[in-house]
Amino acid sequence: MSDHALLLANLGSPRSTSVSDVRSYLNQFLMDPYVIDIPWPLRRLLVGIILVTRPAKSAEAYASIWWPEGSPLVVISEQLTEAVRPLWPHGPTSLAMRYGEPSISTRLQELAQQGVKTVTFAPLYPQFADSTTTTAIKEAQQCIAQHKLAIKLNIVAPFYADPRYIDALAKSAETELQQDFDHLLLSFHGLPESHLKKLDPTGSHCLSDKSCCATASQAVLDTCYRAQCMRSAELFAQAAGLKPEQWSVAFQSRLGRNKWIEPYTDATLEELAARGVKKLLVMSPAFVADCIETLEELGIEGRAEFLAAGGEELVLIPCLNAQEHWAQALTGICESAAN
Ligand SMILES: C=CC1=C(C)c2cc3[nH]c(cc4nc(cc5[nH]c(cc1n2)c(C)c5CCC(=O)O)C(CCC(=O)O)=C4C)c(C)c3C=C
Ligand SMILES: [Fe+2]
Ligand SMILES: [Fe+2]
Repeated sequence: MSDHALLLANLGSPRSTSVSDVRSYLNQFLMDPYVIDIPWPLRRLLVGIILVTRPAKSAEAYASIWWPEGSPLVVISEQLTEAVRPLWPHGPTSLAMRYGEPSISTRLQELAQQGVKTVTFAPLYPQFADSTTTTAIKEAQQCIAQHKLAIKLNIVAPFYADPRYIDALAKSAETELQQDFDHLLLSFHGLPESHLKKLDPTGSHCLSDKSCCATASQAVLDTCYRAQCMRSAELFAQAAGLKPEQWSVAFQSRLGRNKWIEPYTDATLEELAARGVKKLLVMSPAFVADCIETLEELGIEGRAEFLAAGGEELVLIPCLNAQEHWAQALTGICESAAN
């Protein structure tokens, strides 16, 4: 059978680090109603305001981590696709980006032209959020409907607790965890609190108290990004043999003035340094590929904050990226969704 494709989907990056390319990327990203979930006129106004100063600031940040081949997120996602291709025996393996190029629509149309009948679609986000998972799936479904493509879509569900993902994380951190260190911070991408509350099936559980994620029912866990992050973190710590006092979780990358899920990474970095942590390991299990959020926000800004607060060394553990063991684990996860 060669008509069953695997389509990996990641977030996407600007085409270049020019302010105008970053502006059009941010415009497409932030005008997505799953990302800024307010009525169109208000979203247009708010994004217009963000686009006055943010593109120049973000362009500078992108320039500080950009590679000669392009955006790290895109280059690494391409390398991962190359690593997965020989492991997927059912048909072509391809890569799409939710924002920027190559778009989900372009890739699905190419696959249809090649005679593909089934696409296993894998959003590369371990933990579920409307602003990542849902928007990628809706985009794929809308493209199939709009272009009347004769394609059946299998969706790979968020794999936050899948032992293959957890073991891959543990393996990727093995070398650093064998060295001496004072603490490991698991820094996940943040989310506005309102995004959690909106999806809470009970209407009252999420953020009701400090232990809401630990006491989440399966129904809450199914849609709660924060609870899924906490679950991934606990499973990882178990797999890596860490004691509870050796690690903690924080959330990074806030945008705007609304409250985002806590604790915040920047404040946590300062607290850890103040508590006497000298050598800090930092890992980002929400990102399968290194990107501006890991390389710049943690590796440059975060490191500077930690050192300024009295820390001595911050070691950034690379994301799963295109490591062979991760390519095998991911292919297994996709195979399970395909059957
Ligand atoms: C890992 C999951 C992610 C969630 C959840 C998420 C939510 C989310 N993000 C923004 C705003 C921005 N995110 C940006 C970059 C970015 N975000 C993710 C992943 C998640 N985002 C990744 C992998 C990246 C890196 C992209 C790259 O090119 O390297 C940016 C752009 C960079 C910047 O200007 O800071 C913005 C903006 C919101 C508002 C949001 C939830 C509502
Ligand atoms: Fe983001
Ligand atoms: Fe919670």
